[in-house]
Amino acid sequence: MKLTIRDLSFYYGSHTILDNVSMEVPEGSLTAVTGPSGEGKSTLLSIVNRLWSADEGARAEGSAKARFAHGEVDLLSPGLNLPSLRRKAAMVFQAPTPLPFTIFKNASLPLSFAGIKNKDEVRRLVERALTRAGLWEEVKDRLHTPATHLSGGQQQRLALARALVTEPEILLLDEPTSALDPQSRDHIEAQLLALKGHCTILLVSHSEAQVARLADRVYRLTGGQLALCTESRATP
Ligand SMILES: Nc1ncnc2c1ncn2[C@@H]1O[C@H](COP(=O)(O)OP(=O)(O)OP(=O)(O)O)[C@@H](O)[C@H]1O
Repeated sequence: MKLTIRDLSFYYGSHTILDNVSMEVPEGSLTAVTGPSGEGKSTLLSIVNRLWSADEGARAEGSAKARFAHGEVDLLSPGLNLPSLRRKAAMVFQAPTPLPFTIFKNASLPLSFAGIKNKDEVRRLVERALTRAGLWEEVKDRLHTPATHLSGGQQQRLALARALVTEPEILLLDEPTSALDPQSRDHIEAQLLALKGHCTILLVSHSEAQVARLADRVYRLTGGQLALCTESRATP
């Protein structure tokens, strides 16, 4: 398993968000978490890249482990190297958020944070990420124009490229198509299906139809409880 969560409880102050939940995410799968609004789906994603650590009053108990290429990581360990974790478990949020820079700089920023400065290497990794996000052909001749000039669907694929540029082992997707028109959504979904196997994908989605189209394994989160609903296809 790429991710193994066991008997995990999560609290914001005295408010219990996750109540003793367990989950297994197979390597190379696309595993979806669905359920009503406000039940803790984003919180569950934040366990994996430790985004919750920044929130005052947030507390986790139990066990959450990821098996990366270099070995197993305890995702709740206080001493975890967060920049390193976030390169291996990268996140795409609901609304595309290009920074006020060029397309190239938006896609390459995580590389400069990771200390990768060799120009040829940066260019190669950016091209690969934009290709995997299904955006390369549309932007290759205007890489040095502002990212804010891209359409919403292109901006979301750029956000996907930015997450992919450090070649993460786990991709965390929080409602990545909910702000998009059907055509842009279809475009992203096609890229996600192509990405399976290259990395393990954990997708939060409200859309039962989307989950049915994409997921190998589906969990439903409600009332703080997480239930395995389906393993719709042969899990890799
Ligand atoms: N930083 C925080 N401090 C306190 N409470 C929070 C914080 N972040 C989220 N919550 C609360 O935790 C609960 C779960 O939120 P979360 O965003 O994980 O739900 P969700 O299922 O992803 O919702 P949605 O589908 O609407 O995005 C909500 O009641 C929310 O108000």
